[in-house]
Amino acid sequence: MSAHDPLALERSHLAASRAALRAMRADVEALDIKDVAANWVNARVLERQMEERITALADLADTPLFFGRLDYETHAAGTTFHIGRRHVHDADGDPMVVDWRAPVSQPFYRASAKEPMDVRRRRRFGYTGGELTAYEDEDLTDASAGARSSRLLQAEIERPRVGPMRDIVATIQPEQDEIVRAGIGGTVCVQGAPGTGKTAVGLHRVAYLLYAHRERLARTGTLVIGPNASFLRYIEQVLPALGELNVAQATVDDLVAHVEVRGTDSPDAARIKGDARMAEVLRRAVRSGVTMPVEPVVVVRGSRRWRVPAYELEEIVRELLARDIRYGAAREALPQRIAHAVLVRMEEAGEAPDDRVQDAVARTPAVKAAVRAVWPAVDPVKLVLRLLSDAAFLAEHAEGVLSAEEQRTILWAKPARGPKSAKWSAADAVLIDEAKDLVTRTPSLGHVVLDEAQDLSPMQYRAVGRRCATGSATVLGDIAQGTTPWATPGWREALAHLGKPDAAVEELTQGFRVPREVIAYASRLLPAIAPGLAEATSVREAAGDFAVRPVGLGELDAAVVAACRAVLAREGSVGLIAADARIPALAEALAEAGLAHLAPGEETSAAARLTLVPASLAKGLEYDHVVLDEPAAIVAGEPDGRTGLRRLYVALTRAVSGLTVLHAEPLPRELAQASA
Ligand SMILES: Nc1ncnc2c1ncn2[C@@H]1O[C@H](COP(=O)(O)OP(=O)(O)OP(=O)(O)O)[C@@H](O)[C@H]1O
Repeated sequence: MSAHDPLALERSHLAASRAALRAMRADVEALDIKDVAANWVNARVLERQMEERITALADLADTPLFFGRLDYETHAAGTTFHIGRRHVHDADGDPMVVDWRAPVSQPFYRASAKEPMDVRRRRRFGYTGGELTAYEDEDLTDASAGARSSRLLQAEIERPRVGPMRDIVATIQPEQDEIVRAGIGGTVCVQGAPGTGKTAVGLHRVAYLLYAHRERLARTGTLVIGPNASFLRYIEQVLPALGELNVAQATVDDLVAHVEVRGTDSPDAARIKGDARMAEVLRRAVRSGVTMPVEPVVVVRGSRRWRVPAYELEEIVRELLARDIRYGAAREALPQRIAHAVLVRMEEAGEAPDDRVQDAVARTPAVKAAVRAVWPAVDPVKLVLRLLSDAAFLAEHAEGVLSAEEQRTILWAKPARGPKSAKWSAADAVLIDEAKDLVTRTPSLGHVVLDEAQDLSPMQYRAVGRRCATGSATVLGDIAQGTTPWATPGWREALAHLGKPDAAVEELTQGFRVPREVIAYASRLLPAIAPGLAEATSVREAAGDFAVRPVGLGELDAAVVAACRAVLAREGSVGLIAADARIPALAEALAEAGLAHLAPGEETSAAARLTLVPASLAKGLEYDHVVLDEPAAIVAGEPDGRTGLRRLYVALTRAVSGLTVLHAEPLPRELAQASA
């Protein structure tokens, strides 16, 4: 190859960039912190920061250091920038690779011949196992040229899946990039059909925000909320691969884990407990202990007695009740207010008390006793326990808010003896979280990404909303995939519960996962499960491998095992999705056939590629080939028909390249026939 061969030049730039990255890492490793860290605590903090920096500077063998290049027209006199996952500079500090999140990288995702953004040429690179093997150029100077589809882009989208979710930095699409780079100030809500990249976009958005607002978010924190632990395991490597190691992940249940959850609610009870009206019931209940003082407070200091009459105490209490502060904060303020009233009297009597006197008065037994009597401490757990156990107490605070029938539905059949023995449900834990927040304000993070948001109850939205009250959120979801009895009917309503009513709602419709034929098949369910939602398109060009096979009664397990074996002969991950109730039988059938299988979220590898997925855990996951067991059983596994069909829709849309549906029972009517 000649020295002017572009591929050879790019390879040598790659080698030089790698060397530069090694040098950057060596520099950090060589730093001696003993001289700069003033004390032990500082030294520990610094050490951790350095370890993280060293990890972030690792050159990962299988992730290319750069995946693109921009040749600018006029910017810095036609400069060329290589775009990669992290910034790399040479010994003089000049950039060898610029971070994909930097402003100069943005045209890589957005520029077009119509709007070249000062870019002359966009180059994409193709890699094979860490080796730079191909490149593809796009000339953006000719506005009349139509947009060409990129072979490398297509290859990246259609690459077989193994292992956990990957980042998409090399191929973020323009409409996705707009969401990724939206300002930190506003909350963005994304409605998107299965596989349109909502999760990917949410994770890249966190990475982008951390780059653009590093200090602010390091102080306030970021959090990604997902539907369950296996989903969180599936996505947990995306941000570290992008160099971001400090983003917390949790489920909503994790956020509100104030009690041990051992009970379940009937769908009706759960729906009422998740209803936003419960917030009003709780607010009343928390404040119900406040009683108007009937006795004066008499404080004895030295030889003198100071008396604050009941009517004046009442004024103080009323004023605190009217203020928009937490119950606990008001309770803490009350002794000082009473002490202040005492001080005013001292001053009137010619004394000159200072702040210390006020503090001392606030701590006198008389003041403390008055506070206990008029503004008692509230234990949120005990309060919720009482609401759910004590019909009269609930009735008192739910009056005009919940009907008598609704009150009966949420009351425990057997009142709990105490917080430890109570069979708390997930919805109860959310009520406790609300009550806690009424007493003491929940701290807010800087940014929260909420995935699969359609499944949250209004009370859960409120719980998440508290955690980003002074920050912003990215809300991701698909109304058609809502499978809880309280699934959100619309984003405006959900955003209002979240406390972000003005958030922008965007829609993604380009599907990157599901083959055309498969998405068309699954979309037959849309009129029944989410009328009005548009069917997703599919950007995948490779024809999917799709079959629906009826089998004889009693032959289903064997047919399913055979189908798994057949698809395992090919490349990529395999997911066997079935109704939760079918899982034990299928696990046994697989074991008998000598087919090892994993649980969802467990990492697939070249050796272990088959995952047995209960339909209730399929959300958000994807497999190259999906074998779908008995659709009718998946529908029947849910408390109502619509939820059943939505669960089926989720299961049908997990396939990247192939779907085999096997059924012994008739298919659900909505699926059996194409809608008009
Ligand atoms: N721009 C892109 N380039 C390449 N792959 C992409 C792109 N956008 C999304 N993908 C891939 O498409 C698949 C689906 O993405 P993702 O899981 O984020 O979709 P989703 O909208 O969250 O789906 P669901 O509604 O099923 O949860 C993933 O494998 C993701 O990596």
